[in-house]
Amino acid sequence: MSEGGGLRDVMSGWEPWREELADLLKRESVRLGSFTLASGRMSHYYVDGRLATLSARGAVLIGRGMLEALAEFPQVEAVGGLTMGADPIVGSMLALAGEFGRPNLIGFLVRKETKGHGTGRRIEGPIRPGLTVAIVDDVATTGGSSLQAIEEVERAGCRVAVVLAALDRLEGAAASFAARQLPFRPLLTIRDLGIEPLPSSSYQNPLERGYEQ
Ligand SMILES: O=P(O)(O)OC[C@H]1O[C@H](OP(=O)(O)OP(=O)(O)O)[C@H](O)[C@@H]1O
Ligand SMILES: O=C(O)c1cc(=O)[nH]c(=O)[nH]1
Repeated sequence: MSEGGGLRDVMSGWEPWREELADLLKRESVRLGSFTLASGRMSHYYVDGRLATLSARGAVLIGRGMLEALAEFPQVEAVGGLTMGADPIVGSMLALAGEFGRPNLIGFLVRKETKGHGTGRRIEGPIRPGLTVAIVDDVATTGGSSLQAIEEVERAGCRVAVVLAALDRLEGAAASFAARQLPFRPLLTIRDLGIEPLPSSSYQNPLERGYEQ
């Protein structure tokens, strides 16, 4: 199933920072080859988001883009996500938050497993029950990583208002979040990098497609 066009088609304004971020990801992060993804799928390309989120310019572009996207969600009090895609993004958002009228924004990071010593926590940071939060990630493919973070913060008594990603590969994440009535705001889609998304037939198994065995 196709998930629509590039953001250029659907967003009213194509700001210069968006162009710069697309260029940065194309230049620094895109790798061609054969890759196994977090979901177990295979892909002929990979976008190494860390090469952007861990550069000074990329941190500013993504932090700023995500804070701009958050303007639609003034109720959000905290930003966080699953380590480690979320880690540098949360840091850059917090560093820039004051410039976006959110001086009290807090961050959190969800571990893949509960820490086995010390505080024994799965979620790190000054998060508390009752907060409204945004979930962030560098790349969204199936959305499974953000869903793990969502489940943990909901278990901790928080409410998720929106999911943000620097890049949507257009392979199902939007549908996963929509199924939970969660708004999803990617800064860019894979089409904005000049790459066509993988056809769903290349990654769905026969049972998922509803075929008889
Ligand atoms: O939408 P999904 O199907 O979940 O795929 C996207 C996830 O994959 C990458 O993380 P990865 O699992 O490689 O782990 P890491 O952050 O620990 O490197 C990326 O940072 C996203 O979190
Ligand atoms: O699906 C993934 O695991 C994935 C894809 C991709 O392009 N980049 C990434 O960091 N993770």
